[in-house]
Amino acid sequence: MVSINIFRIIDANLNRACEGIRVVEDVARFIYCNREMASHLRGVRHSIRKSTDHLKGNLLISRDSIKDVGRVISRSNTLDKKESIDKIINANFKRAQEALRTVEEMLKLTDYNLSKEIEGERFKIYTLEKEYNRMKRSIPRGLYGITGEKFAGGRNNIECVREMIAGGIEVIQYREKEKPLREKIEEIKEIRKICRENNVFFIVNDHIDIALLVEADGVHVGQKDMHISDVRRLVGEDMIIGLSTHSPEQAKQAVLDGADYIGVGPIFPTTTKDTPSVGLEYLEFATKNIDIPFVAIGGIKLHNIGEISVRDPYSICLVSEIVGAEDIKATVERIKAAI
Ligand SMILES: Cc1ncc(COP(=O)(O)OP(=O)(O)O)c(N)n1
Ligand SMILES: Cc1nc(C(=O)O)sc1CCOP(=O)(O)O
Ligand SMILES: [Mg+2]
Repeated sequence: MVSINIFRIIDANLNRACEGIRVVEDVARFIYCNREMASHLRGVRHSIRKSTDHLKGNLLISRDSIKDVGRVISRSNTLDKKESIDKIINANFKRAQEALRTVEEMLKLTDYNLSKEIEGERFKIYTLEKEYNRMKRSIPRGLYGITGEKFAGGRNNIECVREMIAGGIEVIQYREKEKPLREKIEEIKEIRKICRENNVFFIVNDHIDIALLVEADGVHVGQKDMHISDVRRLVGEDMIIGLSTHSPEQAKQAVLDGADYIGVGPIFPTTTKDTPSVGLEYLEFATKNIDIPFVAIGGIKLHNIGEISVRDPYSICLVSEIVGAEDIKATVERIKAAI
């Protein structure tokens, strides 16, 4: 009787684990179009089924879902209502992990080696959950604009942002070195609202605390700022973290450290920032070797943007060429047409 009930628990939890994995696998495949992630998940699901295949007979004999007292509970339960795909993913990763843990514990009574195998599969699911979160955290491709009143010919950052959005920009970063903090916070709150209303991705430069305060989509830090691993601890798993890099070594390290995207530059000489230009070779290195999103930046203008776009960066970022333009909206439109 006891052993039949153990197999019943194992049976129910193997099904639960595989169903949970199947849900995230299908989202990876059909929503995120990430074949690699879907295939890793499928691999774990198949290997769980394969390593427990010899238990099939016992599992079927023990199956008795009509008498399962949990069925009534789960039918009348509204706790599993979900309001976003992310919540569904998180819940199904947890479901798979918890179910595998139960299988593992029960197998300790009958097959210790198999219990260890299942433990291994559970750890794979933890790793895949981390990678999944990383996969979700990706900036939109396209044109990336940065604010800066100093270059804006008398217009304020909010006016510039409205114009950039009217021109169809995909990403906006708030970067403002000149203002008192309180003023910046008010401006950031307003720009955050405008970006949200217009479905434009919003990133805050330097200020991790303000990025958290306004629930920005991302935060951007430099080589001398807080380390990526510490930023991640502060901002949690959902916020994008961008890191400036100026050499292949810094780019490779940024990937290892868990940056979600990197700035690659300054490609051409610029007066917007006091960093020597690194040239197109570094952009070429990134195109060939860096498999996270990267943004080409630094000295990029309408007249040289062709040299950037032929090297196929994930995104292109211009500051003074956009906010310094007489007609920001028209300039954004021209740049977009050029890339
Ligand atoms: C997209 C992007 N790339 C690089 C930078 C520069 O960041 P950082 O090195 O921290 O310098 P400041 O911008 O803070 O002066 C960036 N902001 N955005
Ligand atoms: C803010 C910034 N960061 C850079 C980097 O390479 O890290 S270059 C840069 C300034 C880019 O401005 P513009 O488009 O006016 O040259
Ligand atoms: Mg910075």
